[in-house]
Amino acid sequence: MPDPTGTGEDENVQVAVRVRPLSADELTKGCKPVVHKSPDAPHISLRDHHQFTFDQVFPPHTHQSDVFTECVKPLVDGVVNGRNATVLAYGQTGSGKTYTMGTGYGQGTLENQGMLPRATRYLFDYIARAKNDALLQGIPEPEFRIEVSFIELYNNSFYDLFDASSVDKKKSKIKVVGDASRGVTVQGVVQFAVSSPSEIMALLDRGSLARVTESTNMNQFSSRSHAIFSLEVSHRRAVVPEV
Ligand SMILES: Nc1ncnc2c1ncn2[C@@H]1O[C@H](COP(=O)(O)OP(=O)(O)OP(=O)(O)O)[C@@H](O)[C@H]1O
Repeated sequence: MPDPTGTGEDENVQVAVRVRPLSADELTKGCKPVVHKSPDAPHISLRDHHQFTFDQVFPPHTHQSDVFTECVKPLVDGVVNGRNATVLAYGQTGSGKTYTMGTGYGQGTLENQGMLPRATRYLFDYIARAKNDALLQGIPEPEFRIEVSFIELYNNSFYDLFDASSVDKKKSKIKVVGDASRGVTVQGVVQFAVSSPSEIMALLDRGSLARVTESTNMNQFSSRSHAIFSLEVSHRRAVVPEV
């Protein structure tokens, strides 16, 4: 994410707060908002007593497109240039994680689409532009390979949401390996190569459905369950022959 404070510090970890609007049910019950954004600073105040500062604050009724442009688009720009990025949604149940991330089953309207569908569209538009630019310049097309995996962290173990037997029987085939050069990596995860945003969304639905089915068996989503959807982008730039 770019440096929003203008201090010149480009921090690796940035925290944005998004305040969701009160639901129709909450309004009917007479609930009142207790979280307010300061007009000219990334602060929120809680019941007008406590003030907290974040890198970004998005008040209720912020459009999904604005959250994407400010928080996620710069990360995708980094990914296509070889950097790693993670977008993590954290909050109590019903606070809007699924809505913001766009990781629920079924995607809703284009305007309401969350971060993941937007990131995949942006990624494939970038690839199409890069290939078109190469064509116009008469140079070989760059190659991109995108692989998708979807795992669940539950009770300190990882389960593969693309592997039904792992999810059903809660048997993990995934190993977490620490390596001095690559850091911590997970091994034994099913990965699918994809070539369009719709394939990615179909895989998201497939894994989300496995998770929903499993949570129905457990009667509810557990707060100990965290879903991690990953896109691995490998990029080989075209070798331009010397003239
Ligand atoms: N910014 C928003 N604008 C409009 N509606 C929202 C917004 N954020 C959340 N909602 C609505 O609030 C409800 C709860 O949101 P959501 O399901 O995303 O919460 P959650 O944090 O994922 O909950 P859980 O942890 O229980 O899965 C949903 O009906 C969702 O559509």
